[in-house]
Amino acid sequence: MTCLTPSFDVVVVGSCMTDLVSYTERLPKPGETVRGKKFLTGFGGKGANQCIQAARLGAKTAMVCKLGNDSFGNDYVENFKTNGVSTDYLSQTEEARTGVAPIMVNDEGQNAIVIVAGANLLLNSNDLRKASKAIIHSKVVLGQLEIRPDITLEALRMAHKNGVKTVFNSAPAVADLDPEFYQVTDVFCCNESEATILTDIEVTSVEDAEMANSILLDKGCKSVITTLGAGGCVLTTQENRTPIHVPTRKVKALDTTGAGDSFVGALAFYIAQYPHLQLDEITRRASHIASMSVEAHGTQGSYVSRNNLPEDLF
Ligand SMILES: Nc1ncnc2c1ncn2[C@@H]1O[C@H](COP(=O)(O)OP(=O)(O)OP(=O)(O)O)[C@@H](O)[C@H]1O
Ligand SMILES: [K+]
Repeated sequence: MTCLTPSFDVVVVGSCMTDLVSYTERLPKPGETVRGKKFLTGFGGKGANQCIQAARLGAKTAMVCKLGNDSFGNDYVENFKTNGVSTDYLSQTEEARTGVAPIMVNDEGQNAIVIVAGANLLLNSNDLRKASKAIIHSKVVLGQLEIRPDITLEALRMAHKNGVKTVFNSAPAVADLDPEFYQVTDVFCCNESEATILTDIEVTSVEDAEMANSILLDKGCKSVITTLGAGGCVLTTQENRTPIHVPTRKVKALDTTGAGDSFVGALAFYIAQYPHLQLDEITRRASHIASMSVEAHGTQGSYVSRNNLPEDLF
């Protein structure tokens, strides 16, 4: 039997969640039942979102994740296959249900969300060992914090030790991030609230982000990107400590859900497929891709594919 070494552009070690969205006139009070107007399900989870965006741009991707052995899990496997993401390093467990996010949205657009991470928290070192060949032979390994942080760290460490580029998205925000994350990360990516929690600088402007980036660089990562929504993002690298503000496109914002994940997924795609492109140009292109997700409703449903994009982005 021949044993081919897997070679992926981007391996994502991260989360999958099924969004369960109910639209109601108003949110129920404790103990109250209200009638909903509409219900829909969506594929979510930061890890999976980022992987799907990278795949839609043309990256050869694999997802290292844990789903429940239930209908949501089965549907998620199909979603990965439809998007051309390798499911060779994905497993389904009887020990917990697939991660879910029941979301209620009222007429004013306010929401109430419960996240039950479920099977995501059962992804373990043994799963990483089974995926180790894919991880160490890939171009980029991408992690976030919706699974056990020690597992994300172990995956990034494994990649870093083997010369694989690492991208870390420090979301959702945690105050007590293990300092080793900075040591094993090539591109550290956070949004305003994560930068605020990690640096104690209230980040709301380009200037704040410049200061926060400098603090994060001092912790040891090679480069830092702080995203600022419609304000674009700020990039700072060890090689060039002068911050670069990368503005984004002016768009008619329809739904900003998932923009951060679109940005990170696009970033990983460009780093993998265009290793010689300057990071500021990569950031500019990823920002362009993310801004397009804001022009459409939903999360993964709003992520553009390569064939719908101008050639000068490739
Ligand atoms: N209103 C907008 N107009 C244009 N581009 C946007 C807008 N919102 C977000 N973007 C693009 O998406 C990138 C990431 O957005 P943002 O900083 O809001 O991430 P986030 O807070 O992680 O998002 P979310 O949690 O909503 O997914 C921005 O750097 C920008 O390129
Ligand atoms: K969207």
